[in-house]
Amino acid sequence: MRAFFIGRFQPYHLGHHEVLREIFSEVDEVVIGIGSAQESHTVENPFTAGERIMMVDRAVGEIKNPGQKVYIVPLEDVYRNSLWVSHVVSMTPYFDVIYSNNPLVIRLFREAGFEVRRTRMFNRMEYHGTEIRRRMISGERWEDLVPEPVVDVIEEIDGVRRIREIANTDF
Ligand SMILES: Nc1ncnc2c1ncn2[C@@H]1O[C@H](COP(=O)(O)OP(=O)(O)OP(=O)(O)O)[C@@H](O)[C@H]1O
Ligand SMILES: NC(=O)c1ccc[n+]([C@@H]2O[C@H](COP(=O)(O)O)[C@@H](O)[C@H]2O)c1
Repeated sequence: MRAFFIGRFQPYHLGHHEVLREIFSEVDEVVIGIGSAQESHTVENPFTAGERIMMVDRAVGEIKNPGQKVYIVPLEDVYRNSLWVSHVVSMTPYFDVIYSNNPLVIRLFREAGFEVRRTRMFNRMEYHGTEIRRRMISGERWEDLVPEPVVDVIEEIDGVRRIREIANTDF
């Protein structure tokens, strides 16, 4: 069975990691959508689709068996929600079931006739993209909230300096 899970992953954090660990315990293959792929270099969306692919690709090795398959697909937004599921389907390998906790994603896929399974939230106070980006900007410790390979990617791309410069607080 192949599942679909989408997020913006700005950045990929331990909440996403725990959700995907559960998904990999239930299915053989997962299609991971990198949502809002056109966005980068803003405080809300600092990282490019390519950078987010690197984060997800390196991190999922920790939570899946070698025999399990992951497809990582960047997905740009389309500014017409009624067409979005068709857009996703046209860009991804076939999948049987969606996992999500996002009300709009759940609604759109259910209306299109897909089976949708709700995901649990893990330590939402800290495993939260908005909180992690806030800590990066304010110089607080954020590294414990993401898988280690994600720390490496963010260091490689000098990501903290980028988000601080964008937020205009680095001086
Ligand atoms: N701590 C968490 N535990 C479980 N699921 C999570 C957690 N944080 C986010 N998710 C889920 O992961 C999916 C993708 O979320 P997303 O990439 O927007 O992360 P986020 O932490 O909500 O980021 P942001 O604060 O930037 O919106 C959503 O369905 C969201 O509900
Ligand atoms: N019309 C659209 O383009 C549309 C609709 C629903 C979700 N999405 C995207 O799906 C992703 C959902 O992930 P989040 O839970 O991280 O918000 C986002 O990137 C969001 O922009 C896009």
